[in-house]
Amino acid sequence: MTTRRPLVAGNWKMNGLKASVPEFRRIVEGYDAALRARTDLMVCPPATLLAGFAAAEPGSPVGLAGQDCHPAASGAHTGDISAEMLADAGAGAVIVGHSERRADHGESDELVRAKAEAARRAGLLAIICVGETREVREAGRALDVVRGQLAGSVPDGADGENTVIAYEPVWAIGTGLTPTIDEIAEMHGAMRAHLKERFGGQADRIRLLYGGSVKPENAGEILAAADVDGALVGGASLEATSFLSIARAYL
Ligand SMILES: O=C(CO)COP(=O)(O)O
Repeated sequence: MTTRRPLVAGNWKMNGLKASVPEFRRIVEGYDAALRARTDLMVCPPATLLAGFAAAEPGSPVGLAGQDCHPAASGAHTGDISAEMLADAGAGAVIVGHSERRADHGESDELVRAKAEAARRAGLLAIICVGETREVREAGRALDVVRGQLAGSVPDGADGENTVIAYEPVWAIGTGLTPTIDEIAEMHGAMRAHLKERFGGQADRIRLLYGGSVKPENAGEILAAADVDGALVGGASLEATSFLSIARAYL
């Protein structure tokens, strides 16, 4: 049986200023030997803070990630940031296809796939997000829609080294609502089965994170669910205390 090392990643979204460096330091300090033995930990701050966080804690075992990247390495794309630039700033990973980007910027599966390919080109781990809306879940189409997003967004050649998938039901993000543990396990099982059809045994090495209202109070139950290999945490990752206490569910 394949053992997948868990990953707890904090997506800070559009939050954080230079004054957040001490909070990042508290996360690094709290990532003690016991936690390091059990789980990877990663912070995804706004791009403006990546280099500052990297400089504040050189060689830190807490990974850094961007929240988006452009498919191209450089060029005339005002306001965009490439995967190569994120890597240069100290990131080892990048989130692509978050539902807020799919909604706010009309990102398609095809574009998300191109971004995931750009991440690989730059040597970054791609954290590819998928997840259904409330309407889709109520219509009983969540599994089909997420399978479709995976088919469209995950590039050929995805493996456990270059790809993490985050299942984030849109209706659970920032709402305090979560699917039941059975629903999470059902979705993660379906995602694993879908990836196996396409990538064979390699699918057993791809980590599947759950995201959407993960808090210290529900982390233990969610992270113990079948085929859940970690969490992508939003609001609760902004404070070291709550973020670390979610990761401590692995102790
Ligand atoms: O979107 C999320 C992480 O990417 C989840 O956000 P919340 O944890 O705030 O619900």
